[in-house]
Amino acid sequence: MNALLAFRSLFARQAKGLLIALLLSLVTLTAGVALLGTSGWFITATALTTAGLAFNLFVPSSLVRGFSFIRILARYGERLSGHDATLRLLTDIRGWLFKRLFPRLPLNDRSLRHGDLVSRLTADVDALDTAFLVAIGPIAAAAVIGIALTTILAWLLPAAALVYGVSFGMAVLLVPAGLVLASRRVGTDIVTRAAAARAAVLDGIEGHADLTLFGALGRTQSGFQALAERLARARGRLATLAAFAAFGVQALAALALTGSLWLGLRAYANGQIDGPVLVGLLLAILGSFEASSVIVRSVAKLTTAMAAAERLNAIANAPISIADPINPVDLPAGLPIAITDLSFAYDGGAPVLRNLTLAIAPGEHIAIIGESGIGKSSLLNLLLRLVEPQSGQITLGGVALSALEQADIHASMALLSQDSPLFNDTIRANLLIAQPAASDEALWDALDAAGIGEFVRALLRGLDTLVGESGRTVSAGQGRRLCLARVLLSRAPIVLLDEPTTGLDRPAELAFFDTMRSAAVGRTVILVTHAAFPQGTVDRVLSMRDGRLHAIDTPIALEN
Ligand SMILES: Nc1ncnc2c1ncn2[C@@H]1O[C@H](COP(=O)(O)OP(=O)(O)OP(=O)(O)O)[C@@H](O)[C@H]1O
Repeated sequence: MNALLAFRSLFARQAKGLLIALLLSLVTLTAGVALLGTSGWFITATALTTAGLAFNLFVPSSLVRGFSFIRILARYGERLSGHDATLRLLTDIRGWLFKRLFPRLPLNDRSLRHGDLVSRLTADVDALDTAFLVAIGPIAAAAVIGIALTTILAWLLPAAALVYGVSFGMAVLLVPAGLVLASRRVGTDIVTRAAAARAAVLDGIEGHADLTLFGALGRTQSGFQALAERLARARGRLATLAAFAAFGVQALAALALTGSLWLGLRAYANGQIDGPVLVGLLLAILGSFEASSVIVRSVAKLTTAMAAAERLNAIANAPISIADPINPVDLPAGLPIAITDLSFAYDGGAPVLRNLTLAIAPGEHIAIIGESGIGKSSLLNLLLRLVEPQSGQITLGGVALSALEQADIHASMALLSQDSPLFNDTIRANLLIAQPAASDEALWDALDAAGIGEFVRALLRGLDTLVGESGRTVSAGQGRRLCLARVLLSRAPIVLLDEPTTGLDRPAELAFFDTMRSAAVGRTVILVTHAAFPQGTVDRVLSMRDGRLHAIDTPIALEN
């Protein structure tokens, strides 16, 4: 429950809508109970009238119509305001979660899968709507109805007030509380198993081609089948617990009704209550239990909402990877990079960089080469302050990265990483990410510089061609060049290129090195590559070895 309480400020923002929904659900329930009560009273009184008693038919018949009309309108209003407030609440929760998630990426929890994260951001957030709509609201409304009817009984049929009050109280408070306690574990199981099943589907879709080729599709399918069965078993357990609780509520309703009937008949025999009033009260008692059976169905979902809330809190409260300084320094003009005595290792891993020192002048183009896994990409991550060094420092324009706002650091650098993504949108939209106000002319220049202009010109819809999810409709090399065009379009004074020519054939690779020099004139370029590049491509070549950078005087060995 504490996990749900963590969202109280977001619930409070929608307090007005949720309160209106609560009031209207109260009106609906009251009208329902009053409708049954009045009908019972009315029908009995009418029957007695035919036995010779005088009875005014007009008032009860108009009350019956009035209550049913109020019930319909109030139910409609309750659904409208309840759903409206809940949808707004979900929007707020998603916005809040995204805001908290980004500074925490990459999350330290390595066991967290992509599919699981997606599950948290979608299904787990959705599960929270049940917290109010189907659990808290109905319980509150039922509690008010129970208190009101107990008070009326205490006035008209005091003998039955206790048996009704206790039975109803147990039905709306004790049974749901017991159900929550009993289903706590199964609620968690449902949420985690559903997330595992979703993650398995995503993994299966992503790796479908490889799984088919390696003949592993059958094993994957049976793995998924096993996950689905475990999920179904957990859901079955919850349904069984909910059925027991529903049985408990029905038994309490029967107890309240028979007890009140027995005590009511004794009061009637003693002339302490009118027959029509007694029948009306008995039907009202029956009607009030309608509220409690809704609660059991809803509370069964509350445990999944609680488990979902815990999973959301786990990512929302994960430690921030790298925090901005409290009093950041403004980014100076002209951005020389100075790296001094930098040492770095990933959590508990072997040292990757050891006392690395490097100075890069503004506008200088350097290339860093070295064996796979030696630490080249890690150095770029340190420059972007995506990870922190254990010792030593990096300054940008003479200011330590830790004294700058991350947004400023990132605005001053454009990165083409090994896994730069293409988004499921048009080529234009993918490029405009780098410079939202760029003209078509600038887009074409960037595409030409990246050696992909001709290909895009030949497309039927040109810049408005959709590239599909992860650039599915273009080849790996074309996708890479589109990402490169995006980097070239950015106005960042420092350009970081991590294996920019992956996926390009040799002529395209050479053309790229040729255009890079002119396209990035005036900007600092740090090129990380395994590819052989012609002499004159960069001003300096450095080789990474033993965690340090070593100057290479003549990069002739690289020429093909
Ligand atoms: N997120 C990470 N967590 C732990 N270790 C990592 C992580 N990323 C990289 N490493 C390790 O750090 C070392 C340096 O990796 P890095 O990616 O910087 O090498 P690289 O020189 O860029 O390699 P390549 O040329 O293959 O891209 C490798 O041993 C790698 O296994």
